[in-house]
Amino acid sequence: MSHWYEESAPEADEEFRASAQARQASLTKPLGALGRLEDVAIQLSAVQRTLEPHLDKALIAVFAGDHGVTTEGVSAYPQSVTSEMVRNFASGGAAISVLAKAMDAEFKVINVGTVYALEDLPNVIDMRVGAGTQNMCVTEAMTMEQCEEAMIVGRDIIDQAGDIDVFIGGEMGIGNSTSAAALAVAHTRLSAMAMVGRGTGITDQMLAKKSAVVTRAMSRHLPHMKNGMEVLRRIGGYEINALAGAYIRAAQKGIAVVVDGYICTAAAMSAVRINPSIRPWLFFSHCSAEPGHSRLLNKMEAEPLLQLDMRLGEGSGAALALPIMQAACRLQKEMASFEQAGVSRGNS
Ligand SMILES: O=C(O)c1ccc[n+]([C@@H]2O[C@H](COP(=O)([O-])O)[C@@H](O)[C@H]2O)c1
Ligand SMILES: Cc1cc2nc[nH]c2cc1C
Repeated sequence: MSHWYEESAPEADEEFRASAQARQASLTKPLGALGRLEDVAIQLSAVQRTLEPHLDKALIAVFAGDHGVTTEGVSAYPQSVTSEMVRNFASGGAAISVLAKAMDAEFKVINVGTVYALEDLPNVIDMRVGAGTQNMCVTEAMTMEQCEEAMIVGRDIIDQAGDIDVFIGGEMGIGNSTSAAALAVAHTRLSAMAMVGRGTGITDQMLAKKSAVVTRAMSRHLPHMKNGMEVLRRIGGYEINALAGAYIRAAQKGIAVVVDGYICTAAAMSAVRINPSIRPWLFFSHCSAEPGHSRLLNKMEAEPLLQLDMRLGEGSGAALALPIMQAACRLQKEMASFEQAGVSRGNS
C-alpha cells in the first residue's frame, strides 16, 4: 500500500530551466552578475514552469513540540520555554511574529506537542499529538502512530492553506537541536561530535555531554533505521515531523519551500529521504551558527542564500531570505533585455 507521503511532487521542467537561463543572459547586466539570485529565479522557473516565477503569497507556520531528551541536560533553557514561547508567538512578541508581519506573510502557530497543556490561545492551533516525546537515549521518541500523526499535522496545515505559492516552516522546541544533531548523524553517518552544537547557548561541559547523548541514542537506534519514517519515529520530534509532513505536502502541491536553520534542515533531509521527489522544491535560506548545519547542507548539495550567524530557529532565517527571493523573481520578470533597452552586449 502506498502512503500519502510517498506520492511524487511535480518534476522540474528542463525546458523552462533552459529558457530561464537564456532570459537571464538577455537581461541588461553582465552575464551572471546577479549571482545566486539568478539561480533562485531559474530553479523557480523550472519547478513553477513559467518564465515569470512568483512567491507572492507566503505562509509562515511555526510548529512547537517538546523533547524527552531534555532530561539529559542538553539545553541552556528549561522545557517550559517551549510553551512560554508559543504564547509569545501568539501575542506577537517573538522574532518570527515581527518578521511575518514585516514580510507581509500569513502567520500560523501550531502546538504539535508541548509538555504543558496550553489553555485556548487565540491564534494557536492546538493539534497536540502527545505531551512531549520520549527520551531517545532510552527508547524511541514516539510510536509509529504518533510519528504519522505529527506528519499529518504538517500536511493538513498545507492542505488548509489558501492559494499560497511559498511555504516557510518554523520550529520551537527546547532540546530539538539534540534531535536535529541525531538526525544529521543518521543521514550523514558523520560523528556526533561533528553534528552537535551549542543550540540555545550551552557550556563546553554540556556540549561534551550533548555529544555523548547523541552517541548513546545512535548506538541504540542506528541498527534499526531501515527507512526515513523509522528515523523520524526514533529520533525525531513532533514539531520536526510536522515540518517534514508540511514540506512533503507543499512540494506535492507545487508550493515552493524555504527551509530555515539546522532543525528545519534536519527535517527537510528526513523528508527528502522519505520522498526524494520533493528536493527540487526546497530552497535553503541560511546557514546557521550550528556547526552541523553547513555539514548537513553539504550533504544535501544545498547552497544557502544567507550567513548571518543566526541560531534562533522559528523560521526567522527563511523569513529574511524571502524578500531576496521575491526580488529575484521580479528581476527576471521585469528587467529589460539588451535589445529592449538599446544597450550594447559585451563579449562574455
Ligand atoms: O535554527 C537553528 O539553526 C537553531 C540553532 C540553535 C537553536 N535553535 C532554536 O533553539 C531551540 C533549540 O535549542 P536547544 O539548545 O534547546 O536544543 C529551538 O527552539 C530552536 O528553534 C535553532
Ligand atoms: C527565548 C527562546 C526563544 C526561542 N525561539 C526559538 N528557540 C528559542 C529558544 C529560547 C530560549
